[in-house]
Amino acid sequence: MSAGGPLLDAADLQVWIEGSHILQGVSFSMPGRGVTALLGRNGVGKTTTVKALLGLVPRTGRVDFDGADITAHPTHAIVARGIGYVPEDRGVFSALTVAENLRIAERRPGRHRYDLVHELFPEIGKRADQPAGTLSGGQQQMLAIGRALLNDNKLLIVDEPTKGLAPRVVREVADAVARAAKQVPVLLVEQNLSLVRRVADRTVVLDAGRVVHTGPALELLDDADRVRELLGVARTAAGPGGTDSAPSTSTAETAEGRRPA
Ligand SMILES: Nc1ncnc2c1ncn2[C@@H]1O[C@H](COP(=O)(O)OP(=O)(O)OP(=O)(O)O)[C@@H](O)[C@H]1O
Repeated sequence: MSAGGPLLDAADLQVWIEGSHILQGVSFSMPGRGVTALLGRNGVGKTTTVKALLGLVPRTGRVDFDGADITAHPTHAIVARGIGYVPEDRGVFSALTVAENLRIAERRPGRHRYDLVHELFPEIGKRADQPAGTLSGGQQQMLAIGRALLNDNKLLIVDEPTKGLAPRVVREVADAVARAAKQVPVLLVEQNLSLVRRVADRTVVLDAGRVVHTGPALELLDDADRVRELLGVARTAAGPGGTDSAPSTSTAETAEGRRPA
């Protein structure tokens, strides 16, 4: 990273898909520590932003990572600079064992941090010989995050890790993200505001393919009116044991508030 500069800087990212202008000039930066949460209602362009950063979709604009302009680099060269990506569907190979899923992710040359993965996620070590398809959703998510930590990455990008998971499992995944974030900065796409509240330091909010808000996570989450305006959620801090139901097109906050430090 350039001294004092951001780890990641996206400037004026524009993406067209099938004639639709999906990203309309997304600009934001994130520092080289902590969790930056990329938020927004369904369909506003969060996953497309991640894909644009990684060069997975054609885009215009500019992406700088770790002090270098990576805009023109192919995806394999971008991730080789030190980005671990956990896609929305986790990308776990069901028919392979846990150990094989890790082995296949080894990027060479480089250190492979099995010690770290097993320390953070002991369950993954215990289940090394189990087919990944037989893991629970939460365990698969840990495997996916562990796999991204295996290589000596400078940034993890984790796309909606709690999608489709039960509330109890969401807590496990929140723990996993928090553990990972102690090792490496995380760009987290997430709809579950309880998880965001618990792990995120900063937020970047998208709406209709543009960044409409950036700032400290709690500053946004504690402002119910702003949350409603930007994310379409009625409540921002549910009581213990409760669940907020939000419209399917909005960002939902579930029962858990930020844990005491
Ligand atoms: N391959 C594609 N073909 C057509 N439209 C697409 C494609 N990928 C994305 N889109 C459209 O682009 C818009 C943004 O999608 P994107 O997945 O980036 O949103 P998102 O904010 O991540 O949504 P979600 O929270 O539902 O995952 C949506 O309207 C989506 O339908």
